[in-house]
Amino acid sequence: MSKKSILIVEDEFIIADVLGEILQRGGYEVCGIADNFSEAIELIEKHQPGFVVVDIYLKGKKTGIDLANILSEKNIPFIYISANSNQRVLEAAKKTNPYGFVVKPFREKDVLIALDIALYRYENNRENGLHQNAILQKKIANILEMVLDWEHKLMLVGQALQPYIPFEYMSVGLSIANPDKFNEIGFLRLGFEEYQIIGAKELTMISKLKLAELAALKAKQTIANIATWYDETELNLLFKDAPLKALIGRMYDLRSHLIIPVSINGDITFECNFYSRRPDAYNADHLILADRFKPLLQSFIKRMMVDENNPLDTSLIDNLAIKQNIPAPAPSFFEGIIGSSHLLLNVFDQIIQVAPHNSSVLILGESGTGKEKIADRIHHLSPRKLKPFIKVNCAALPSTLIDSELFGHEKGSFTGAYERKIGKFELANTGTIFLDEIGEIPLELQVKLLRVLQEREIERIGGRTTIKTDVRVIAATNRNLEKEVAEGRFRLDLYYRLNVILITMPPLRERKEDIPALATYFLNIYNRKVGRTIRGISDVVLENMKQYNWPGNIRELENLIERGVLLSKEDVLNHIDIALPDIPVIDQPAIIENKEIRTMSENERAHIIAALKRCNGKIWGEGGAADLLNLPPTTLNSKMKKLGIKKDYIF
Ligand SMILES: Nc1ncnc2c1ncn2[C@@H]1O[C@H](COP(=O)(O)OP(=O)(O)OP(=O)(O)O)[C@@H](O)[C@H]1O
Repeated sequence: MSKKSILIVEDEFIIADVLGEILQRGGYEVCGIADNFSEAIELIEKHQPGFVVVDIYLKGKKTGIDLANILSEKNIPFIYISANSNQRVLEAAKKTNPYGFVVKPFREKDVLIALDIALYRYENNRENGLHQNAILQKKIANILEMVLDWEHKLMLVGQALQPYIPFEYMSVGLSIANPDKFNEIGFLRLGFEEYQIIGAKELTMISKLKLAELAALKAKQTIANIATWYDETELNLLFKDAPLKALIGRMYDLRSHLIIPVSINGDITFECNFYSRRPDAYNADHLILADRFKPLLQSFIKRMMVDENNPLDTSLIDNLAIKQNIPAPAPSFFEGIIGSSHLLLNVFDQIIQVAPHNSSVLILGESGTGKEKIADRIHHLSPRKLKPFIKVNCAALPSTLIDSELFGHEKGSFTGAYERKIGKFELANTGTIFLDEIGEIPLELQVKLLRVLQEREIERIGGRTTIKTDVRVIAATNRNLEKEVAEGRFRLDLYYRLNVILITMPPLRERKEDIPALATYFLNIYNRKVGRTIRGISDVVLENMKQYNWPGNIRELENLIERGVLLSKEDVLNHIDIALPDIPVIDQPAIIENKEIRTMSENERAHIIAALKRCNGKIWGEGGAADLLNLPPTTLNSKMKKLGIKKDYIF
């Protein structure tokens, strides 16, 4: 990409002119100025700019956000320059993944720094992309060589794609409608590397429809010719024209979708479908990935189709044994990080994706959500794993000492500097430095840190030479850094430098399904530590924990279990010290045994049955189970159906 060629898309003539001058002074070449969407498209076709600077509001109906979507498809990097601070518009702009944002009125310096950072991030992403392709290509070649049936090979391909294209359900099938054949196979994610194969047979069992009925549903579906993504609202609309997708989507609570059509020899088209439980898991970046990965998928499917045992041939489906999931491998990658909620699995996927690279990582998340644990995993899964991993808690250092802690000092460089001190950056050389609570670093030091990141060299206090360093930086904070930037406490340029890869840790209240496993994990730890043999945690306690808001997240949960273990007089944890909102509690004598943790749906099932029993089977109205569980009766009914709870079970 030519750094020199930039297109300006700005409807205010004077601003466009000033911008043009600034860019030229900064060494860029302005290849054109457009004041509306269609002119911008024309100039893009004509000049193929290396970069676009775009305003949000343009002349005409279409906005800079519409243009950004086209730019993403064409893989042309862009930044926004806008005066608009309306939250809704900003949110929409953010979704297009710009490489930067400059707010009007701007200073020359702001624009040039933003561009510099944007170009750095773009190059970084591009390099990572090339690297990703090479890794994936190798993985797929290995899978093709494995002695495994095609369903499992396809499942492994899905698993290899997971870090780049997250999904809770993936399916591959012929997109050509054929009412007599059901040519589709799906994979439901159950754990980090654990999937269940949902072939035709399983789907008939789960949906209670016959093969022909499933095939007929599929035949009604429209065929996608190009890769497309759908957020929750769009997916609900798509479901109207895609009854098979709707059936699967509703069965597994899938809320966003990405289709990658792959054509073989120009005539047969396959659809690779990815679904997520997040309402907006996919964006324009996934279309770029789709483009990049298509040749790999193509060669895989080609190889599969020439084998007469491929799973998409219906004549074979009835002979297939019902295949359950491949046993999950030992969780060595994420040992000690407990949980299998889709939010945590998404974080694992990101870690696998980013660990091999040198890019800086910024981890955001509330206190106690496991940011340090994640930083540790990134280091230990990276090629630097045998090199130092140096942790610095920026909040714990007095501001007068941070400088010397990070960069070191020479003997006699200030009063009290009796010895030379090697700073953390130097100690971390060839390894990783983890800057925890980065939001607490004073402004003056932020400049120095920026320089280290940019120039990869440090200077000890009082030193006369610069020292080259090769350190990967992982930073974390529980502060809202965007707000810190907006309020002038954190440098925008440093924020963008750190934020090459962003990982957001979900708070515990958003992944309550992980609570039983976490609680049992800590119970075992503290049993061992204090020599107790508490067998398990009562359902009441678990239920209370799910109702609780967890401001201190996992650290708070750990502390509570520790205290519970110390104070409990019985062999089951029947009480922990949390202040609950005023909600009804279902008392149940059953306990969760240490070794056999019930699945989420088993828990949910037991909980609903207990509520129904308490209400003598009444669902609707006052005193009914729906009321007690604080659920709409229709939701309770459908949950009962899904979990196979019949009223006759209750009495
Ligand atoms: N998924 C998990 N499984 C098991 N233990 C966890 C998990 N996540 C966090 N922990 C534990 O919870 C505690 C808090 O985690 P950690 O220090 O990584 O959080 P943090 O987000 O860095 O917190 P802070 O912002 O306060 O520094 C630690 O004892 C850690 O081992």
